[in-house]
Amino acid sequence: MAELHFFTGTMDSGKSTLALQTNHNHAARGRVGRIFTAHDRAGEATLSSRLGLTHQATEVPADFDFWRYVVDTLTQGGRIDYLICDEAQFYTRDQIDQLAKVVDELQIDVFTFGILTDFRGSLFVGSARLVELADRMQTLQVEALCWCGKKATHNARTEDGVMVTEGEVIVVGDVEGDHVPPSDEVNVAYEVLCRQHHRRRLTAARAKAVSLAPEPLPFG
Ligand SMILES: Nc1ncnc2c1ncn2[C@@H]1O[C@H](COP(=O)(O)OP(=O)(O)O)[C@@H](O)[C@H]1O
Ligand SMILES: Cc1cn([C@H]2C[C@H](O)[C@@H](COP(=O)(O)O)O2)c(=O)[nH]c1=O
Repeated sequence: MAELHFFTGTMDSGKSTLALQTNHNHAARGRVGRIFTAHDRAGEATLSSRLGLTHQATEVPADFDFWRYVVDTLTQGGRIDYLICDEAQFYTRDQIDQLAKVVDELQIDVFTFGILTDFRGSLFVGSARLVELADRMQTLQVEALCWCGKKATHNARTEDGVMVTEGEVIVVGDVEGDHVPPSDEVNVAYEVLCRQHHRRRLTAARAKAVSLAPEPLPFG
C-alpha cells in the first residue's frame, strides 16, 4: 500500500539530507521517482543539503498541480513510483490534498519533508495539512539543539542579530553562519531554540550579552 509520509524537524535537523538519501535508496532499487522543492536556499529547482549534496528538482510554485502533473506523465507513458517533496511547509493546502489523492488513487508513495512551525511558532499551511492527512509522521532523529543544550523545537528569525516575531512568513535564509550581507541590507538569519528561550526571545547572542553584563551595584 502506498503511503503519504511526513518527515519533520527544526531547521538544520537533516530533512533535505534524508530526502536525498530516500531518493538514492529507492532509485538504487530501480524505482522511478520525481523530486520537488520550493524556495530552497541554493536557488530555484534545486534540493540542497548542508552536508554538500544537491540534486536537480522541480520547483513548486503556488499554482502547481501535483495531481495533473502525475496523471499527465502517466498518460504520456511515463513511470512514477514515488515522489520526494522537500520544503513541503511552503506548499498550499490544495497541493497537500493533491499529494494525498496521488497516494490513494494511483498507489504512488509520497515522501514529504518540512519544518512544522514558522518563526512566530505557528504552523505553516502545508505542514498543518500534512499533520491532518499523513499516514505516517516522523520527527527526525538527529536533534538540533538550542544554545542551552535542550532539544530545539522552534525556528527563530533574527534581523541584524535581533529576534523578530513580525514579518513575512516566507523569507529564505539559513541558520546563523558566516554569511555577512552588504552593509545596506538587513541580515536575516535563523536560529533554532527550545520553547522556553523562543518564548523569552533569548537567542545565543542575547544570552551571552546578558551573562556578560555587569551586576548592578547593591543599593545601601
Ligand atoms: N560541517 C558539518 N559536519 C557534519 N554535519 C553537518 C555539518 N554541517 C551540517 N551538518 C549536519 O547536516 C544536517 C543538516 O542538513 P540539512 O539536510 O541541510 O537539514 P535541514 O534540511 O533539516 O535544514 C544536520 O544534521 C547537521 O548536523
Ligand atoms: C522558520 C522559517 C523558515 N523559513 C525558511 C528558511 C529556510 O529557507 C527554510 C527552511 O529550510 P530548512 O531546509 O528546513 O533549513 O524556510 C521561512 O521562510 N519562514 C520561517 O518562518
